[in-house]
Amino acid sequence: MIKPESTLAALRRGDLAGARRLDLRGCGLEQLPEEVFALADTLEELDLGDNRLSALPAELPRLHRLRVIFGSGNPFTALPEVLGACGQLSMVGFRGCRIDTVSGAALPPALRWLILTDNRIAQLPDTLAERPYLEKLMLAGNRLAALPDLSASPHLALLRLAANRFSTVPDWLVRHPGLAWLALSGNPFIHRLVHRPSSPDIATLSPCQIEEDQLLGEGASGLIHRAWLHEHATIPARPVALKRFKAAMTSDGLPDCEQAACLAAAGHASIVAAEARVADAQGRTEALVLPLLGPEFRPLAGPPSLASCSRDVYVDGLAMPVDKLWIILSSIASAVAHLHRVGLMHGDLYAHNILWNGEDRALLSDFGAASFLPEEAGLRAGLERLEVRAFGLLVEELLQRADDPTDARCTRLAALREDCLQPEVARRPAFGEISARLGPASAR
Ligand SMILES: Nc1ncnc2c1ncn2[C@@H]1O[C@H](COP(=O)(O)OP(=O)(O)OP(=O)(O)O)[C@@H](O)[C@H]1O
Repeated sequence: MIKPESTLAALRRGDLAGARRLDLRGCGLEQLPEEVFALADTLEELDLGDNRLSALPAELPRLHRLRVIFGSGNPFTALPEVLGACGQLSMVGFRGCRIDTVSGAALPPALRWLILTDNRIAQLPDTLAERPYLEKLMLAGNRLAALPDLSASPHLALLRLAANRFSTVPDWLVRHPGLAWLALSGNPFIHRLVHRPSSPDIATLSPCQIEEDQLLGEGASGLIHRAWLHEHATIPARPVALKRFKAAMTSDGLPDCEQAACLAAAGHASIVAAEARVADAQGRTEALVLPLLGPEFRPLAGPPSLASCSRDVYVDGLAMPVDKLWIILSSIASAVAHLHRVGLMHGDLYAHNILWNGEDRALLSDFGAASFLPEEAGLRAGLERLEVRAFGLLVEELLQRADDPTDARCTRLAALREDCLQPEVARRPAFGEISARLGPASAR
């Protein structure tokens, strides 16, 4: 996309004829500029984020090629109904507005990806179930206590319900054959569990034991610094990573829920979780100490694109030796089995959250979408088996990239993939069984 500040002037001069994408973020707009309609025969992606819009014009469907629209950070109080009249529109992102009203008329027929994170929505229309392409539904940070029954939405794969008002899990969820990525933290039924004490093995440090060094990176949920940890006066300080969580809502949920999950997940060699917590004088967690990872650890894939929607994007032409992909899958299966044992689901089990050193270690990271599992055994087993589908898709993706598909181990992995992707959720194997079938990471 061309940068917004100059884009608006160029649009007004008529210089953007033929544009397929238009980025008008942060231009102070109170209404859609009329000149946008001059691009009607080409425009496919329109970003109107961070303006002062509270409505969209009735002529919007004149943009007959429009596939993607972002209206995030504008003072809309209703999802504009005119969106529903845009025949090609498949991706709608209105995050952080003040939306409390979503009518059935506002949902375009080709809707595939709907982002309504961080609004004030208490109810969604039942017609959401009549959007057959719906694949990704991001609703964290709203006021929802119920959802329309989406059990017959055949493509629904990713659902974010964190930080809402659910007092129970919608019962169709654990029967949905295609759902693989689910975030539930920060809801009343799960809230009490979020505050369960962290693993007793987690040390609590005082701020004076940590010496913060350079910034390593920033994610949606926090800032990561390199730091020196002074454990004992007699032992030299050692380098670690220090994560300070932000307060703001992410698309997956609340950072303090991520922090709680990061503490509870500790204790497995293939998981990037807290080694210790840094607490203030009142005992409140200020930051988490994580293992410091070297630059050799790279994500196994890139996150989904606008086109791939719920599926990761791999480097073109990637071909992996079967013994290496076996190491990755056995490490990750063992890591998720550990999470489920301690009462957590990851919720975002994707190749882009697996850090791989290219040799012998694969690490599961990012607890932003993690949820504590409810105690009720049937529900818990159902939720665990939704995550099994995510693993089945990972097996499928890696099998497609095996450098020798005739290797006998690929046949075993294909059988595992089929078991994990069974449409009947209850018949899928649990992660304990999957991990046993793959064996320890070192066994090839
Ligand atoms: N344990 C670590 N050791 C070394 N560097 C790290 C570590 N954790 C994170 N980083 C660096 O900080 C960056 C941000 O990490 P973080 O896990 O917060 O976010 P992310 O996964 O990149 O994005 P998001 O949370 O938005 O999905 C990473 O891209 C990486 O460069």
